[in-house]
Amino acid sequence: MGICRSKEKDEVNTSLYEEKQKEAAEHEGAHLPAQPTPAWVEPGTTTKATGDEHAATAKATEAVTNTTAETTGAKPGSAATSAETGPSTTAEVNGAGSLALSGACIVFVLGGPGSGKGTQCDMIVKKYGFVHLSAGDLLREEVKKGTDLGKEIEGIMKEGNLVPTPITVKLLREAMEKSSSGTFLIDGFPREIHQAEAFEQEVKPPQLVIFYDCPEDVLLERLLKRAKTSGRSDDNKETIRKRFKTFLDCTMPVVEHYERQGLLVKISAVPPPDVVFKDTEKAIEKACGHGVSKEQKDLAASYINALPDQ
Ligand SMILES: Nc1ncnc2c1ncn2[C@@H]1O[C@H](COP(=O)(O)OP(=O)(O)O)[C@@H](O)[C@H]1O
Ligand SMILES: O=c1ccn([C@@H]2O[C@H](COP(=O)(O)OP(=O)(O)O)[C@@H](O)[C@H]2O)c(=O)[nH]1
Repeated sequence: MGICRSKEKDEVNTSLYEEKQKEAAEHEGAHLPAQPTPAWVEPGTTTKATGDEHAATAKATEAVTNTTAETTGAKPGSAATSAETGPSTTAEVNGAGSLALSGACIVFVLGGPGSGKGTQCDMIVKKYGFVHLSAGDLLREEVKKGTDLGKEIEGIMKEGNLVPTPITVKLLREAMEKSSSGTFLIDGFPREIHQAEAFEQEVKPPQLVIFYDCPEDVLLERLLKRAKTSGRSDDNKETIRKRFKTFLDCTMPVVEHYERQGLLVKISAVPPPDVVFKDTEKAIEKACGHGVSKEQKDLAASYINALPDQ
């Protein structure tokens, strides 16, 4: 389990961040925006940080906090406003977002690297009009920005490790709150149990968890083929091996967790994409009641949008 990010490792971020905030206030009279306390952190909980990994984690989390505070215009009731006004309950952190997301249909899409999560999500979007949020894509967008945070994330991804939970959950929640849709495919997340807990507390539990099951030799072949065109720095043999290990050690427990809850649908990802999609369709329609076409949904949404504000 050494490579998984424990809840404690992510708590370290919070305590280090708080120390920095105090320091800045004392020495510069400056005020760093308060870090939104992850929902699982008990008030007063501190964990002593040791080692480079903790330091890197703290730096990465601090960077996302600062970046977000700089770039997010705080709207009344938004997560940013709540974060700035001090310790926040889950409801406060969610703000208007939680209300908007309370009726959302959320589907987690899990599977080993290269199992076809992105491919199936594209097909689901085409047929049903879900909003597709790939945690990996959101992280890669941060990397592209070339910020300090992006550089930290890049280093973690190149090693096939997991980015600290507060960063990923924040990116996902913000993307969801920006969207006017009520149906979301959360692709490649949660990658470990405490990410699932954090997301469920800060947003809401999923209606369905799809797991694309595929043996490693098939995954490796697909990823090496994808490497020729993907331009992804983690699509190389060495990192792929590490990603497989991270998947087995950290993500398989998530799959088992949702299986025990009766939310999991396991689909073989070995057949061609259109065959895999037949099983995907059944799972989606059963869990989210999406027997309607994208056109019908768009039409319904246009009626709702045309309603006058209350
Ligand atoms: N069912 C399938 N059979 C064969 N190749 C597939 C299948 N699904 C996806 N692929 C290919 O495998 C690679 C990985 O798929 P992708 O959707 O990117 O996986 P993931 O998002 O899980 O990493 C891509 O090159 C894709 O075209
Ligand atoms: O919730 C997430 C999702 C992705 N990643 C990182 O992003 C990489 C690529 O993930 P993605 O889902 O894009 O691709 P996959 O590995 O499934 O092909 C992973 O190896 C992790 O380093 C992460 O840290 N947390």
